[in-house]
Amino acid sequence: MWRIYGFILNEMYPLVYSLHLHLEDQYLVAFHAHDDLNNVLRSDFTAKSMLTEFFLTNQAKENARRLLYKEFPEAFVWNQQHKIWTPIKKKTVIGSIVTASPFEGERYYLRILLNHIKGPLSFDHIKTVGNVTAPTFREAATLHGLLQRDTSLQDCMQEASLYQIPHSLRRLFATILVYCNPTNPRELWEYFEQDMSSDFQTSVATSADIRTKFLRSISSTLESMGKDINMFHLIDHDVSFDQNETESSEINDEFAVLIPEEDLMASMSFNPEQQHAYESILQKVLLNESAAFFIDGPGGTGKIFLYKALLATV
Ligand SMILES: Nc1ncnc2c1ncn2[C@@H]1O[C@H](COP(=O)(O)OP(=O)(O)OP(=O)(O)O)[C@@H](O)[C@H]1O
Repeated sequence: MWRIYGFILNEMYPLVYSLHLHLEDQYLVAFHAHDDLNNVLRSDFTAKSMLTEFFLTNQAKENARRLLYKEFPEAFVWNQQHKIWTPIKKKTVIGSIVTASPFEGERYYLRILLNHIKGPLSFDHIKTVGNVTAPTFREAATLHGLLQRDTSLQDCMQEASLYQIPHSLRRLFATILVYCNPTNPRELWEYFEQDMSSDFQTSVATSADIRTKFLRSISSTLESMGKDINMFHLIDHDVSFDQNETESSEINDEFAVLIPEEDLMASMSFNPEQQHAYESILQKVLLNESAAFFIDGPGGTGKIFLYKALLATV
């Protein structure tokens, strides 16, 4: 009906602009299979991105320099065909620089600078504070005083908490602890404890249980990064987790999952395609060999039915 009457099927307001973020000469390149790669790489057009052209527009237009990169789409529109920013009347749009994790190093610090410095003219210019051009974006961010407190790290966690699941948030938090030297890890943890441990919250879990599970999870992530949780003084006393205890709690959690009878019986009513996929996947599992499978098919043809049966069997 909506199509017949030509109604708008989807609409997003205000428009959200996703802004390119890359280090110098590390832009994404799209090309056709038949293109000559030497020509692609030599082309000046290929080297243009929203970010390089943001710098260029700032060099050319003084009035552009009063804007942050994320504010740019309010006054300029990106022309993808010609790869230029064209001035427009003030528009209600939201500019958002694509995310970068602290784990990525320089790209993450470039993003912090772009979020705070108006009108940069080039990659080098954004690294320049007074007369000093810092060798790295991280040092430039430090010279600008953007890393003195944990505000940028809080912003990073805050933004991630809007869309990341608790498990990913905990990984991000561990990454921040290891790579970003927060001045006050405990404060950062306390601020985001709720978001980071919401998957441990059940009607029967006490706050002590939740905290223990959280600490155990962070501890094992930190361990995989070669660090000990006690280095960061998240709580008043040192914590230690027995490896066997950690493993057995994961196994217990798995055993606690209730498998519906219908999932156990599902494999009895498979169609030939489901049967084929089921046997191929199970064969790898039973031989303990690694493999990757891709299951595709139109909606309603039984993909989830197959997954449930596999999970029940495994
Ligand atoms: N072999 C089967 N025997 C009996 N019922 C089945 C079988 N395969 C699928 N079904 C049923 O068909 C319906 C659709 O299946 P399912 O939800 O698994 O499809 P899907 O491919 O995952 O769909 P979508 O892509 O829309 O998520 C479900 O009710 C499921 O129980």
